[in-house]
Amino acid sequence: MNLKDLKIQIMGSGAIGSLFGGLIQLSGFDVHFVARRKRLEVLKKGLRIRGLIEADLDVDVSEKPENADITIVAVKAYDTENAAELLSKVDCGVVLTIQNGLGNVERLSRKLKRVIGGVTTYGANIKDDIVFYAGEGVTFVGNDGYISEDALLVERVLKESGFNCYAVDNISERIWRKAIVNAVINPITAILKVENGRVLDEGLWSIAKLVIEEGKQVMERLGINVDGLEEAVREVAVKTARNRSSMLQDIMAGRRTEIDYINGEIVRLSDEMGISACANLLLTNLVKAMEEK
Ligand SMILES: NC(=O)C1=CN([C@@H]2O[C@H](COP(=O)(O)OP(=O)(O)OC[C@H]3O[C@@H](n4cnc5c(N)ncnc54)[C@H](O)[C@@H]3O)[C@@H](O)[C@H]2O)C=CC1
Ligand SMILES: CC(C)(CO)C(=O)C(=O)O
Repeated sequence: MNLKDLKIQIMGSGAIGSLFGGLIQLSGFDVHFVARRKRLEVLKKGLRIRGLIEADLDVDVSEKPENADITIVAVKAYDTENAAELLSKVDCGVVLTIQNGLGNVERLSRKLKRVIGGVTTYGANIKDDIVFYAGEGVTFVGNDGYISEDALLVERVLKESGFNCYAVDNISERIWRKAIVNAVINPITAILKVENGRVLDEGLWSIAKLVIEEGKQVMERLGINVDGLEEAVREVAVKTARNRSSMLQDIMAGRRTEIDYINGEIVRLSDEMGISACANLLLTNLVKAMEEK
């Protein structure tokens, strides 16, 4: 089968899903977008992308998923189980999650076959129904311990679509490392309503180190490499110093955050392991209190 004969599906056509689907469609693939509520009505009129590129596309969109060769899951972490249930009703092919947070691969794998993990640093947000392509990044896709044919296929499709994409054999380590970055930057910036760079302030960085240390303990119990973790967090804080984190944006917009699947998941796993995670627990409960406001 020719690569371009593959049907690609986007499960959750919000900011990052629409960006991925739009770029994949622009490169000539057949893409089906799954959306709901207002986003469904918007996409029925077309997908508009601005920022690093300008594109206006007519797209094939529906509320329910369809059969596909590759399905990219781009719902928020708290919608993963529901998305998995809907996808289990069709032949969704290879399932790639590009979500943030912990446990998405596991939750998808309970209902779906051929699930591969993914982590992306591409950036997009939606304003006035337009997808703003904010930043180019890198996307890693794969499994643990080996590089699967499915991961290589997804890598080919994303590279063909212009993405910096690499199939890897240590995707859990990469998902966890991003999760620790998010566990530090997202709640602190959301609570203080500050840009990412502020976490480097002396007092806040002392909190960051507690969060990282607690995350490290869980990762080590899971056999995941922790080398260079503090440096990785610091590097992202420097590189995205003027950004407003996604969690701050969610809080400012009155939206639910993914705290339960970032710091909250570290707390849950720590409890299971009998180790304390006080800093992560404090940040989790503070953000949840803000959500309930
Ligand atoms: N926006 C970004 O730049 C990046 C986002 N991520 C992660 O990707 C995930 C998605 O993030 P965003 O695109 O920003 O969120 P979003 O809220 O813009 O998009 C998620 C979309 O999924 C839809 N959805 C959820 N359940 C659905 C269902 N059952 N049927 C149809 N549509 C459904 C929602 O209605 C929403 O439109 C999150 O885990 C986020 O942390 C990761 C890297 C970058
Ligand atoms: C890396 C970081 C913190 C960039 O803002 C991010 O992924 C987010 O905001 O969710």
